[in-house]
Amino acid sequence: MNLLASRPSLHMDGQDGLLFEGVPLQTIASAVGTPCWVTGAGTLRRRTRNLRKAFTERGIDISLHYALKANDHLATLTVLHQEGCGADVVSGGELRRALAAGISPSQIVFSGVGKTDAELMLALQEDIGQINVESVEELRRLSHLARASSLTARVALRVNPHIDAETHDKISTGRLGDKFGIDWADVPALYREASTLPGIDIRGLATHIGSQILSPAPFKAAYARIAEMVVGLREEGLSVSVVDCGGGLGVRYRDELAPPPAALAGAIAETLGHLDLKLAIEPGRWIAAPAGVLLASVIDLKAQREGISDFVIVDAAMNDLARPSLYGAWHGIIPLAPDLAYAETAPQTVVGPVCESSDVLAKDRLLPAVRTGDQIAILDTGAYGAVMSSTYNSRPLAAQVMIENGQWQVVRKRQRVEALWGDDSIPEWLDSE
Ligand SMILES: Cc1ncc(COP(=O)(O)O)c(C=O)c1O
Ligand SMILES: N[C@@H](CCCC[NH3+])C(=O)O
Repeated sequence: MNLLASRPSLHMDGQDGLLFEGVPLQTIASAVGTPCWVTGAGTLRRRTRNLRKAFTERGIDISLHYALKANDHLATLTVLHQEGCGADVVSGGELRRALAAGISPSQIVFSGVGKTDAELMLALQEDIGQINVESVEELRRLSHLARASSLTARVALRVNPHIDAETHDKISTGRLGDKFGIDWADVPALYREASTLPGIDIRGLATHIGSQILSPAPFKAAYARIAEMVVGLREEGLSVSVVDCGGGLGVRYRDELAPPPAALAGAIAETLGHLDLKLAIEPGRWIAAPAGVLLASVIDLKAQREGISDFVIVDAAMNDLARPSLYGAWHGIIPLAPDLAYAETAPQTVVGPVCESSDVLAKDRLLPAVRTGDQIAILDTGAYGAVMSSTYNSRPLAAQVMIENGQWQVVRKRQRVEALWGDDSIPEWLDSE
């Protein structure tokens, strides 16, 4: 499989090895050490522009609210803010981050199950663009908080349309039984209630049916349901001016036939395009995944009996990149040295040093015969990569680097190991001195 063919940001140079946006990754790995996340600002920009273009070409004016959860580094947010993106946030922390990156409150949408009173108050006080309410209780609580502080919340109701996004079970969000959104059958009654509640300025509807969606069909089905609801509510005389179509557009990690942004734009145009609405999407993965790689070094090799893949033990692990162990996700792996350095390939299993048998980054993968000390890139880790890291096994968070136009800079230092216990304290009664 030629991993480089469909990845315009990556090239193999006969001398410098693997290049990301023209920068030799060996240079970064050697200077910064591994594990190390690298984000390509050029890729973030190119993808954001391509996404927007797909909608403009369809004559649709779309607001892009980048889903911070995919990659919330301030440098990434700064690039996307420069590209005109607003933000979709799911916690008070993400809301503060978006503001810290200079994103205007009016361009921020707050989604998410289980917003606390403190988080709703923050959203009210910052006067953010929209709160996507996910339950009856949340709506009433928000009204109460808004009225008590003489503020008004611009609200959309997040609809659970009972549509199967046909993606991994753990990242589906729009089926009956998923915790997200309001059961679509209950939405009209709640919309009516919302239009009478003090402190609530009900604007419209939102939906998000899941992530890594690989077919336009579930998008179309969900948006058709929303469109029907918009028409029904308007027939009752209620005002519906906004539909937030959520995120979820999938990418090619291995050999998936991921739909192009034009397919998403088409699904939206067909179902909602004629309804005179302010339309928005909340893309995360599609923008960020191919804009990041995780660099790691081979610590050790462990040969296995005939018929079992040998182990390649690297210094990145499931605590850095959780996706393979959490979802069985597949990420491409390429050694950083020029191709010429390797004569053979063999099936190998790439694992990290964490004390869990699930700490497998790639199983039975046909890879060049790497040696101890060789460096590798784990591809398409720009979304749901660094953000999902933990410090399990007292492993400090990895360094992060951003590159653009041939320049590169460390944007987060490798965490100091002492910082891991820096906030611990020992109860007085144990402190014998
Ligand atoms: C409400 C909401 N919007 C947007 C996203 C971003 O999804 P994706 O990264 O698949 O585009 C998510 C995550 O699944 C989400 O929960
Ligand atoms: N963390 C998931 C995506 C979840 C999206 C949030 N609802 C992944 O890595 O694929």
